[in-house]
Amino acid sequence: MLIIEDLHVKIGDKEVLKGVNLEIKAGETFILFGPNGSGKTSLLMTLMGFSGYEVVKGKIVFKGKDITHLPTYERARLGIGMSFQRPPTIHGLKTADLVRLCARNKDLDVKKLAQKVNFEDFLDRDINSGFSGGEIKRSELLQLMAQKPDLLLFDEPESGVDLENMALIGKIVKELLSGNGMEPRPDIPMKELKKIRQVSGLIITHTGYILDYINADRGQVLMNGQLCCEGRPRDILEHISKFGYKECVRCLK
Ligand SMILES: Nc1ncnc2c1ncn2[C@@H]1O[C@H](COP(=O)(O)OP(=O)(O)OP(=O)(O)O)[C@@H](O)[C@H]1O
Repeated sequence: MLIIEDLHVKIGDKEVLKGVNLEIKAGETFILFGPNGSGKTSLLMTLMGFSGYEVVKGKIVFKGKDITHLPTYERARLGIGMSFQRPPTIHGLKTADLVRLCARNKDLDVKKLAQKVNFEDFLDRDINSGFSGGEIKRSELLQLMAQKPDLLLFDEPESGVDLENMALIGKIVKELLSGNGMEPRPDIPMKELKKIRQVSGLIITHTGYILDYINADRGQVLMNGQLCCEGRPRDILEHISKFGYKECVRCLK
């Protein structure tokens, strides 16, 4: 689904990614850990193709196509969607209109979709205008539910979310990763279900709360623009909780 090869990225004069190699297969969910400022958000922003993130070396291949220099809207059309840590406020653009734009479907029943994330009362408000931390996350999820991407990028889905809303957000993230609300299929064995699931995820987390709700396959730590310490996400989290990121620094040497 996604292949990143020797990716080097600069923001201005600063090299924030220094040779990232990563493959995420169809149906796989990958968890990205790392200390503040290590380049996690920059990686997601680069995958989405935002300006300011200059790829100076390496390439990004999505569904077999080299997307390294494609504009953001083309990446979104190909099936990449992102939930931002701090999305911008857009005055003059109603939430409902943005959700319709994400779906590329004027007839979408936005209200019905919004009910799934308790967001009906926000549809007439300008996007993110005065939204609380938890409301921003639910707005981001609503846009992704409309877009139905094949590769979901989540930048800290837990940040600013209370425990009750965390359960809702966890449930929706799980649904999106399982193929956007795919109906439960008790008739199909787990092993087979995994084979037909084609949605992939790349999730940044500091706290790991999201791991209580989803099936995460693999994880890695991003340290100073380089990936290291591959393992099971729970094991990585436990290790970081006990020892911090010291070991990862040694791992890179
Ligand atoms: N627009 C910018 N101009 C200059 N430096 C930037 C810019 N955006 C990011 N950086 C720098 O790039 C580095 C990586 O930032 P990034 O946001 O990717 O880190 P992160 O791992 O996501 O951190 P956090 O866990 O705190 O969210 C940081 O040192 C940051 O200050």
